Amino acid sequence: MASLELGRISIRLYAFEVINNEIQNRLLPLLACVANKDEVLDLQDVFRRFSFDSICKFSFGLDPKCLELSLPISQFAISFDLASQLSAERAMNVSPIVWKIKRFFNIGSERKLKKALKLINILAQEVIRQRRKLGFSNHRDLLSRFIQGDIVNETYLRDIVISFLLAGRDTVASASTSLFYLLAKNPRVAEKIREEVNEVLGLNQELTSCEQLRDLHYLQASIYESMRLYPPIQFDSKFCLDDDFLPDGTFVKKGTRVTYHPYAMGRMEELWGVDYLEFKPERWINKDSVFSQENPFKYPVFQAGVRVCLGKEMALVELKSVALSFLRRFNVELAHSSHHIPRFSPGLTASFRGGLPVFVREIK
Ligand code: HEM
Repeated sequence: MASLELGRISIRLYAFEVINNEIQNRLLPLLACVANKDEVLDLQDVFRRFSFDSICKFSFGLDPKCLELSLPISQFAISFDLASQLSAERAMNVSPIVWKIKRFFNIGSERKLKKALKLINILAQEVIRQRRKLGFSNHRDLLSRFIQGDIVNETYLRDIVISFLLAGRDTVASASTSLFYLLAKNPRVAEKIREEVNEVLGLNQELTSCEQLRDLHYLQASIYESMRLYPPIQFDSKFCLDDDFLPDGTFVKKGTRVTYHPYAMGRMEELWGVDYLEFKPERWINKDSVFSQENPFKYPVFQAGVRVCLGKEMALVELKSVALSFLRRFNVELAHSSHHIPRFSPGLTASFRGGLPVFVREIK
């Protein structure tokens, strides 16, 4: 069902409209304001607010206005962050028995997780209630499409709300943050993106359609290259349903946890060559200057096979629209010294500990 809805052209056009409204009406004015005051800005926080607003508007037709920095960040977003952090900490326990005992006695981190999940469920139900109250006529968001279809089961709808927030918020924010971190360290790449954008859109011309994004091959290559080094989902596990064999003949017993690790795979010399640690979008461009896709089993940033990410195209629309609108008007400088090495926070998606403090400078 989700795959059918997300595959529709009308929903992609709606996503393009939502994202570009958020860029023009909130993101760019906010950046201009900070640039004029010469203030340090946590770009990771800005991208998380941006992607939360975008995914809520796109999925439910509701606007939490998180990017208006004067407003407190929504309780929904805070509970999501906490639940994501505590779930990731579960995985870091030496043995699952530790968190299972805590859950049984309802103590410590498990007590906090239970509370956060309860709040998420209540807020997700509130989203559905508000959507119903506002009515569905002329509403193009994903939830309206599901409700207008056959789905009436409340728990199912609630789970759709939560899944879409989980899938589409932190992933895009993480990808945008690492892209801008790498662009700040590699101004040559930022300049090449600007040149390509001016060539495709025309000097000082605004982005007007989704189709224009398809011709931005170097920008797409930069986004893929950045996610090779910093995949938003660094590793992911599945449990084997039945006894099975991996393609190389390794036997996997029923119930075994199998983990694939895009972060490690993106940094393997035998997969990417001796320059694997370099941020080099050119490795994705073929001799005809066109972006060339890698085998998803070599680059499983969006998963591969039947469980591949359903929001991939939408994520690319968001990442490209943000990057080009930002780079055409602003330069980014890291507020940390150039020797600073980013560290990650615990969470289901990758995020920089301490955020990404930067100076934003308007291009004259
Ligand atoms: C750069 C951004 C993104 C990345 C790197 C990413 C990555 C992934 C990965 C690795 C999975 C597989 C998870 C698993 O099997 O456990 C996945 C699944 C999924 N993603 Fe994304 N995602 C991104 C953005 C989005 C967006 C924006 C949406 C929605 C608008 C979305 C919707 C989904 C859905 C619905 C699934 C579940 C597919 C299924 O279970 O069959 N994703 N994504």
